[in-house]
Amino acid sequence: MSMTEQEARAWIEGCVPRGTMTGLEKFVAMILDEMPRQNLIAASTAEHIWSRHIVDSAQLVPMVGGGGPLRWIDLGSGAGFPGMVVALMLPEVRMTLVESRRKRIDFLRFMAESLGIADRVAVAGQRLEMLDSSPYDVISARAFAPLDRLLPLAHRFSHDATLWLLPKGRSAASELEAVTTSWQGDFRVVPSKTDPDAAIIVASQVQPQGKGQKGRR
Ligand SMILES: C[S@@+](CC[C@H](N)C(=O)[O-])C[C@H]1O[C@@H](n2cnc3c(N)ncnc32)[C@H](O)[C@@H]1O
Repeated sequence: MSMTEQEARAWIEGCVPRGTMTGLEKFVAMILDEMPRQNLIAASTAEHIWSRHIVDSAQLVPMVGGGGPLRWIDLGSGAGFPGMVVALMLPEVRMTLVESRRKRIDFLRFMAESLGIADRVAVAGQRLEMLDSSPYDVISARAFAPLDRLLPLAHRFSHDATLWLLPKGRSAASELEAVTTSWQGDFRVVPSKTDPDAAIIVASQVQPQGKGQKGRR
């Protein structure tokens, strides 16, 4: 069974300090307030925003392990899922949110300022294809592109130890199957906490088939 809103909030409250919860509440309020002006999340999911979007994003956080600073890039961030949620939860992360739609870019920048995290959240307001290559420790993408399109587009942002976190709904296994002849790496399908039918593709050492290890940058 899917998580209820109450369960979702309780799950988050159990894993973040009060100040972070306040930031997440403010983030939720800003998105709901913006909804009449732009369609940031499917209207049908607005009343389930904590389970469908906040926890669905936050569940990526324990997958990165604790420790030092991380360079993280979130592809096709939309309203900030999962990138802004992760940035609120992990102060050691330097987050780049890639988003191509003008209104969403402006809104992401406004939210980062309002939430007091603009010093470590950069909004790359352009198509991913136009962004200069740079290595990131974590690459996330939720509802952005199927794996066979995503990997060729995003591989130039990885290094040999990059962790890929790709929430995939119900299509995880079939998307993975579709890339087995063209890509190699350590790919795992992890069940989602928020939806029993959904899963997250967690990958590392991702390379085109037949290529050796890339150097660490
Ligand atoms: C379906 S939405 C998902 C948004 C968010 N990740 C989420 O899960 O709610 C996909 C987003 O990717 C953006 N997008 C699509 N193609 C893009 C590209 N080539 N470069 C940057 N952003 C892109 C769209 O504008 C849109 O906001």
